Amino acid sequence: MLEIKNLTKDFNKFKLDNVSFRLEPGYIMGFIGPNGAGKSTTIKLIMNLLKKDSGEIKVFGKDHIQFEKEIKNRIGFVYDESYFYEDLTIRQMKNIIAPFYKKWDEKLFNKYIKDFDLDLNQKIKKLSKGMKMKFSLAIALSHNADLIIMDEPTSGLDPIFRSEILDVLYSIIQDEKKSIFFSTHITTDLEKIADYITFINKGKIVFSKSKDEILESYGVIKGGKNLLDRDTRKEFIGLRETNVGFEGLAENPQRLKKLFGSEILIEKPTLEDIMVYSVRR
Ligand SMILES: Nc1ncnc2c1ncn2[C@@H]1O[C@H](COP(=O)(O)OP(=O)(O)OP(=O)(O)O)[C@@H](O)[C@H]1O
Repeated sequence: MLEIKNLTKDFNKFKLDNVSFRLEPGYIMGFIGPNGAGKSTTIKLIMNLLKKDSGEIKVFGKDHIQFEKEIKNRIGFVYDESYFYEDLTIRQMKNIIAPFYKKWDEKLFNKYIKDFDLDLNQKIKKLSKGMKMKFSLAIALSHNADLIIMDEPTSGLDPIFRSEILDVLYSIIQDEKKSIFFSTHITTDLEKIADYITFINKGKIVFSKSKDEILESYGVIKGGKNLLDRDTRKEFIGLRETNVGFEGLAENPQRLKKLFGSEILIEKPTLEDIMVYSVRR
């Protein structure tokens, strides 16, 4: 569905550096990383809203620029900033966008508008941030897209609606030919629905793996401070120390179990643990 190879974009102060990953049909991939890591830049490059310096981007196996029109007809896109005309109503804006899509489904759009509690006659400028996001989602989901690409689609949404959206996304990939790629800071959403996680930091991919593999290969280790010395510290990706003990993230926790025995406690990490410890070191 999506294949990115050695993608590079240099902004002088920031460089998206040799980014590579791929997404197969039927899966949801979450794209995580701290502020300014390069998530939006990557998404804009995929959508050809920015010009890449080098590398390859293929969507549905085809070059994303050469086959741009055909590809975009099959992509549902949600952007983190509103790109609608503020003075139009939801209906008027939809009337402009819909004809661009060969497979526009008016019935489905109206269903989403109803489910999302939106009013077709309301002006875009009168919508709250969350309502604008709901409108973006309704547009993105109403033309039978094969690939849905979203930049922070759940930001600004309350937990109840977020949970509804996750259900909608989950039902979309039940069709095993469709995939979803989205960036988010809400890692608990990904714990619920993502199959794959791509983690970017300072413009470089840290990993792009299945969620289960990631959660199994790391452990949060807790123990007394007496266990830490110059050598044992090197076993940890990141450490947090208090007066009495420490908590740290390590890859291959079984190795540490052998090293420290029953003196440590090993817990399963959350995606947030992995992100925070990896970034702060
Ligand atoms: N058009 C541009 N010109 C110059 N620098 C840019 C441009 N767009 C983005 N950047 C820089 O690229 C870096 C990555 O930005 P990007 O928006 O991709 O991060 P992000 O991971 O999406 O962050 P956030 O989580 O805060 O949305 C930042 O340092 C930003 O200042």
